[in-house]
Amino acid sequence: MVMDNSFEPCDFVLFGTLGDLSRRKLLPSLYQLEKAELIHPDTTIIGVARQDISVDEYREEVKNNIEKFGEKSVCEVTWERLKARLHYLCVDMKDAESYRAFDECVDASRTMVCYLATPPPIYGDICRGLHSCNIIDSSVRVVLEKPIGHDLESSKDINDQVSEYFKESQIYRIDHYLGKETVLNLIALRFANSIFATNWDHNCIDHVQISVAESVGIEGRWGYFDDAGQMRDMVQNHLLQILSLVAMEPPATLDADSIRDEKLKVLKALRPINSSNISETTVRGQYSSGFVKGHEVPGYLEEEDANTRSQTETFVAIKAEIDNWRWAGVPFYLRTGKRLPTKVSEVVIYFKRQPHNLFGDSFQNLPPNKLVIRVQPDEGVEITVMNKVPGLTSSGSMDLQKSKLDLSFSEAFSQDRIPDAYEKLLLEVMLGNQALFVRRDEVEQAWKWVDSILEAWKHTNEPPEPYQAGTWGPVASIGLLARENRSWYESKVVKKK
Ligand SMILES: NC(=O)C1=CN([C@@H]2O[C@H](COP(=O)(O)OP(=O)(O)OC[C@H]3O[C@@H](n4cnc5c(N)ncnc54)[C@H](OP(=O)(O)O)[C@@H]3O)[C@@H](O)[C@H]2O)C=CC1
Ligand SMILES: O=C1O[C@H](COP(=O)(O)O)[C@@H](O)[C@H](O)[C@H]1O
Repeated sequence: MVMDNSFEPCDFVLFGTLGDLSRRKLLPSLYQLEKAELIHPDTTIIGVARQDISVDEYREEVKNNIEKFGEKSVCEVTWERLKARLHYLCVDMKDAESYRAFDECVDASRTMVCYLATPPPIYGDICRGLHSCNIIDSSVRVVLEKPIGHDLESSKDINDQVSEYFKESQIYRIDHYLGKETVLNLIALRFANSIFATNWDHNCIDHVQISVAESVGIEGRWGYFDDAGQMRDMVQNHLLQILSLVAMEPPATLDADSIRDEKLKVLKALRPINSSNISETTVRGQYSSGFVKGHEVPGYLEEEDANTRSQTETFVAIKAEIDNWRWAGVPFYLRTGKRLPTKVSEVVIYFKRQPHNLFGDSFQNLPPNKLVIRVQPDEGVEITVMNKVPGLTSSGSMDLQKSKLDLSFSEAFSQDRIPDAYEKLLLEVMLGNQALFVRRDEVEQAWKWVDSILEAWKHTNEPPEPYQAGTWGPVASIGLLARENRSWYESKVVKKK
């Protein structure tokens, strides 16, 4: 038993429990937490959705989903414990009357966690519904899924509706990248190692690359994706959160607001991108048909339900600059796209070259050191360093070779599996720790920066550049770095999906 004294029982209410996110991620994550005995024995889980099904049918659904998307052979002891916690309520979330159903299954004396795995436009309805039957008090927590809005204005609108009923200290905005072990490790790596803490600025770092490549297309989510595009789907949230953690100043403590204050300062210092600099700082692309991992795949405009004239971007590359003391003159290159050759997310820190070369003409171009943080897959950290090749030479000169200090999490730590991001985040919300959740001002600052880019793209009136599925994006994205004598880090193409 790994239970902590601060871990109290709660009523965990999963709105949208029969939806895609719940099925694929949230229910299998709850199962894993159950297996690790990280859910308080007295906690209940209440699934809420529109379908009129019995609690037994719901339990059956949950088990099927765990087997399909989580663990193929479910541990029966774990399942029996989880099953006993599961309840189901059929609620039309837009109808305040139907919230009366909660009266019977929620214990007002306990903490209630409301996870809104529903379309964001109904967040306000849910809050109003809960309020109408007097469920909300200061102990209730509400978890909001992304995207919070489509732009700054709609994001403010959603946040305003939720904050009519909940204080900021009760609101947990999910960015699941903040639950990934390797993203969390950025904080440990930077602030628990003096070698990095003292070399983390424009004096030592030449530039930073953040790549989040996906091999999947839009996976039947045309309606959502075509309205969003890769900029809103991935950059506004995941990439800017990673960038903030890489670039932030040391927080005073690890409490939620200390970390979030520092991340916000980074977002505020991002140099605006608008019509005056859009063409030299951004590239956007859209995939055409091609081959990914040996399989033929359709182009974006040939996907199911596609609008064949869509100009939505499925690839984005950006040269971002942070106008502050630490990062002056250090570009942060961001790149993300669908239907790239492999699924891989990496942060690569390129250190500056040596000021002087001791090793003669044959080593004129001593490569700079690189720190590669492998966010996923093959989670780990590697540093490239130059070494002397052991051995004797007749000239007495030194032979140098580039090698890697490679820390692979799966080899270094004796854990049989790395927890999924949602497991970590569900646990944190049950514990009441907001550090890994995004504060309203961060979301809005990120929208401000992103909106300006989207607006500038609209004005250029140019379509996204095509790239063949299975390649690393439009040729122009190579040019974005090449014109500054740099190139993208070459990720390994991993065979499994
Ligand atoms: N799916 C994913 O991979 C990701 C999703 N998200 C976010 O998570 C949230 C949920 O997404 P997803 O699971 O894909 O969406 P789905 O549409 O698959 O599921 C939404 C759920 O909400 C229910 N619902 C919608 N309207 C009502 C209503 N008026 N009353 C009762 N139930 C209602 C649906 O019920 P019914 O089945 O009856 O329609 C369904 O159970 C969204 O905010 C999305 O942006 C974020 C990241 C990734
Ligand atoms: O939020 C989202 O993230 C996924 C990628 O997440 P990952 O954990 O698999 O890297 C992305 O495919 C999806 O479009 C987006 O909404």
